Parts: sequence; structure tokens; C-alpha cells
Amino acid sequence: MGTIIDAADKVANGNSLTEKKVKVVFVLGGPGSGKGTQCANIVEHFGYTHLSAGDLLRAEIKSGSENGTMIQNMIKEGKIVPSEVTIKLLQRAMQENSNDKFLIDGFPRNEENRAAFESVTGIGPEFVLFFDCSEEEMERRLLSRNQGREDDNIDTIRKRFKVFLESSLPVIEYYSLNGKVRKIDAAKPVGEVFEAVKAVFTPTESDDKAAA
Ligand SMILES: Nc1ncnc2c1ncn2[C@@H]1O[C@H](COP(=O)(O)OP(=O)(O)O)[C@@H](O)[C@H]1O
Ligand SMILES: Nc1ccn([C@@H]2O[C@H](COP(=O)(O)OP(=O)(O)O)[C@@H](O)[C@H]2O)c(=O)n1
Ligand SMILES: [Mg+2]
Repeated sequence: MGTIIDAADKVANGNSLTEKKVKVVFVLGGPGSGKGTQCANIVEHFGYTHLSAGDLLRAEIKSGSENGTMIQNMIKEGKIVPSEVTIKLLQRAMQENSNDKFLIDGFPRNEENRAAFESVTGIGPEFVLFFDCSEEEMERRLLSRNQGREDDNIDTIRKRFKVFLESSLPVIEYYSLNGKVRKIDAAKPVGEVFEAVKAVFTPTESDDKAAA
């Protein structure tokens, strides 16, 4: 269970900090592995709030923020935006939402993301959902996603795959060493993938006993 300390409240109220305890699940996997699709299902069945780092960054571009051009250029190149920017967006979204359970989709994507989130928010994930899928299948899905995204073209897709292998997989390996990774075969049809996801989110009898 993590804690967000509301910085604005701290300023407004001196030492009386408002603390909100939150549960976070990181949802990771290569581009096109089905993170967004499965998060929508999890929200419906398990009452989490879905925060997609990529969606928050794209909204920031649209809002005309001073970082917009930098973010847009990095996304076009498949590069990872500096943590400072992404973490601020995630923190704000968590503070603005009264829910205490969040799916953080597409974050952390590199070691810098991971370490900075932990030190800034003090939050560690309950577990990490990892959608495992072949590049061949992910490429097929991205090329037919049709959401008008500037990064869903073959040149940028290749760059994103390289970044995933070099920077994001090591984060998954890090959590794997801590026993936090729940790996899902994401190459199957959406419904079958969700059956496997459900099993991860449904408490088992032994969990119930441990909690009692
Ligand atoms: N299990 C699946 N089988 C086939 N297509 C899928 C599956 N899951 C998602 N898709 C499709 O693949 C594309 C990428 O899925 P998305 O959820 O946006 O992935 P991500 O967020 O990991 O990039 C979308 O067009 C989506 O409809
Ligand atoms: N933690 C993150 C997440 C996304 N991004 C950027 O946003 C792009 C799209 O991320 P996304 O999560 O929406 O992409 P998908 O994996 O869903 O296809 C990435 O390729 C990065 O350029 C980032 O810089 N840092
Ligand atoms: Mg996505």
C-alpha cells in the first residue's frame, strides 16, 4: 500500500498533510500487446481507475502545454519522455481521482521511470501485469489499430520495439526478481487473454486466509 502526499495541501495547510493510501498495479508489455484493451476490461470488472501514461502524454500535447512539442517529438521517435514530466501527470491524475486503486498502463518504461516514481511518490506496485506477445503479432496489431496515432507507422514501430527490448524489459526483469510479475500470454484472442487476467485479479482462498 503506497501513500501520496498532496503537495498542494502541504503548502496550503502547513504541516497538516493529506495522505491518500493507494493501490497501484503496473500494466506493462510491448507496444500493441493489448495493455489498453485489457485495462478497459479490468476497470469494468474490478473497479480500478485506468491511467495510461501514453494517453496522459498525448492529452498534454493537445492541451498546448509548454512541454507539448518536446513530448510530440519524443513520441514520434519512439523515445521515452523524461520521468519528471510523466510522473507529474500520473500524480495529478491520482490526486484528482477519489478511487484508491489504479492501473498504471505503459509506465514505468525504463529504469529512470521506475526509480523516480518510487522515490517521488513512495509507491511500489502491488504487482506487475506483463503482457507477453511476439513482435510479429504486435506489429500486425499496431498497423491495423487505426487510431490515427503518429507513432503507429512501421519506422516508429521498429524504434519502439528496440526501446522496449533495451529499456523496458529490464524493468520487468527487475520486478521479476522481486516476485512481482504476473505474466500473461497476450498473443491469444482478447477474451482468452482476459480469462487469464481475471485469474490474477481474483483473490484465491489462500489470499483470503492470509488477509484474515
Ligand atoms: N488479444 C488481442 N488479439 C487481437 N487484437 C488485439 C488483442 N488485444 C488488443 N488488440 C488490438 O490490437 C491493437 C493494440 O491494442 P492496445 O490495447 O491498444 O495495445 P497497447 O495499449 O498495448 O499498445 C488494438 O487495435 C486492439 O484492438
Ligand atoms: N512511460 C511512458 C509511456 C509512454 N511514453 C511515450 O508514449 C509513447 C506511446 O506510449 P503508449 O503506452 O501509449 O503506447 P502503446 O504501448 O500503448 O502502443 C511511447 O512510445 C513513448 O514515446 C513515454 O515516453 N513514457
Ligand atoms: Mg496503449
